[in-house]
Amino acid sequence: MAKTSSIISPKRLQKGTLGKIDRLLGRLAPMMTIIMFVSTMFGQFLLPSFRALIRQYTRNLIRFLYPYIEIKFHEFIGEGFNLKRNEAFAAIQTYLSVNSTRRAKRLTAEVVKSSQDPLMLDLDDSEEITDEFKGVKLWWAANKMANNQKIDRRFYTLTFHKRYRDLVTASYIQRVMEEGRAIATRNRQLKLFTNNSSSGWFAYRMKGWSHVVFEHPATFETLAMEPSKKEEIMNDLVKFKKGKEYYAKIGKAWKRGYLLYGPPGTGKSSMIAAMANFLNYDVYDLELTSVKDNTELRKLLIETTGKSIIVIEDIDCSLDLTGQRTKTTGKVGDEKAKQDTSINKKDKPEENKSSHVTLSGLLNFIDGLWSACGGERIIVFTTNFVDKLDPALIRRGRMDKHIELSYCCYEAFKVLAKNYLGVESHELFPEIEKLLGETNMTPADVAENLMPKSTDEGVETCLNNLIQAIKVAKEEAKKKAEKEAKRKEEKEAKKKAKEEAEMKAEKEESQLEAEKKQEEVDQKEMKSNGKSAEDTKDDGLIH
Ligand SMILES: Nc1ncnc2c1ncn2[C@@H]1O[C@H](COP(=O)(O)OP(=O)(O)OP(=O)(O)O)[C@@H](O)[C@H]1O
Ligand SMILES: [Mg+2]
Repeated sequence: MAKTSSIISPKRLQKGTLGKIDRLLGRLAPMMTIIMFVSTMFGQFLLPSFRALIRQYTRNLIRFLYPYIEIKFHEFIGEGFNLKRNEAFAAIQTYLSVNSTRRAKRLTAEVVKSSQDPLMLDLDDSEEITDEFKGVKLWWAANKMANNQKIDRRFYTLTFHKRYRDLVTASYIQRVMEEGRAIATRNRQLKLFTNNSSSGWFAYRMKGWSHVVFEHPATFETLAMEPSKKEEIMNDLVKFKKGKEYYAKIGKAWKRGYLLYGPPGTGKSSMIAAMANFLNYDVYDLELTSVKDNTELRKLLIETTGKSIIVIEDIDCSLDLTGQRTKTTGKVGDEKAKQDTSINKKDKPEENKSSHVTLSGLLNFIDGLWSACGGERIIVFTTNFVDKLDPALIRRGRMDKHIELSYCCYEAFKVLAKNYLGVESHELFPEIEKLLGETNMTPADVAENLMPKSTDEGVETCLNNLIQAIKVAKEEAKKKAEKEAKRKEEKEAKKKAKEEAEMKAEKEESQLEAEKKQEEVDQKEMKSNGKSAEDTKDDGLIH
């Protein structure tokens, strides 16, 4: 880190004095301008060769007396519609706000809602501070100039001795940029983007993403799950975040897909929030039912930025995925079949009419374009019914890591007890451990029961509340299982009775058939017997 010269050692004091002399010389700059002006004015009365000589000497004198280089960093670059904020200016501003403002006397302050540095200090106009890098002194000054449109444009001026040109341009500026960006990343406010801001006319006008500040308090520390599983996920995320070079080396887009599945209330959404806070990434909550078609989906994707998590919650409800891919044979015509399958969110029937996002569109979203538009993105799907999803959608490479969030185990309960009640052990814990081993209860339900409902409720009351709730849940589960078993039994019995009745009917029918056949045979026989008797009679008559 480049240090500011806040502690002045004797050696540095000497350097400081030199700096003052340097700066004094800096003040001579306007005088140099006057010398230049005078020499130009009177030069015209001199011989041309003499005039050139004087000019040369003047320049050398100026260079000798003012051996400094100045670099300006403007806040905005470009003009008109192409006007944009200079990234370098922003990085310098952040760097100076943290590293050098301790020495400045005139500052401006801005409140930034962030966990690390809520107050952002900046140099006031015309204020100067010194910085030091590898023993070299540099000066930063904040200035502003009014342009034609009467808009103040700010800029920073970096001044240093020409002797250090290479050091400053090759190392110092790069250092300032990197440090400024790193501080900005650490301090930045996370944003939650959504493509479903509102409905009606406003929504029509507001196509694309809109955002609010993301302030979800969930962290991996507060997330209730097995510690080993939690650690595995955190390690995976860290590896991804630091994997820029690795992904480049293996020729893979810098992205990773996570599938979170499990019953409602087991912490899927909480885990996404914890991931965002852990990685310091923005969240893009993609509501597929609000996306008109694949083209709009692609557009939304291109608008996402790096260092972000793109989330599609309840993917099984967002897209009708049941069996469409498995029906296809890979022929060209099948593509049309895929295209025809439009989204089908159960609870938003009116939106389905205008939404034509298809599975193939979604797959392209994950593989194709997605890979080509910058890195450091995580995509997360959540579902309550993993079996409903098309295998193509969740195969490795698309959804690299499948994470099951399940019912509350004892380890998860301990995290919740610590979060909600501040206790790490209690005499009631063994009973809770036993009960949780026998019953399925979601972390959401456990959390709800652990939460004190009034100021009078202490740890023991809350734990007893939970014990009661688990017992009730256990009883209900038992009743439900019995009911289910009875229903199954009845169904089996009905099925058996039906089968027996069918068999009986079949038997009766075949018996009837046989009897009928026998009757026919008998009748035929009788007929033939009757006919032969008559023939005999006739024969007798003839004779
Ligand atoms: N594993 C968990 N750790 C900590 N808190 C949890 C956990 N699971 C659930 N909770 C609590 O329950 C609430 C609901 O959890 P969450 O919204 O994360 O569940 P979900 O799995 O996303 O449910 P759904 O499938 O209905 O979307 C959270 O606000 C949180 O307080
Ligand atoms: Mg959820």
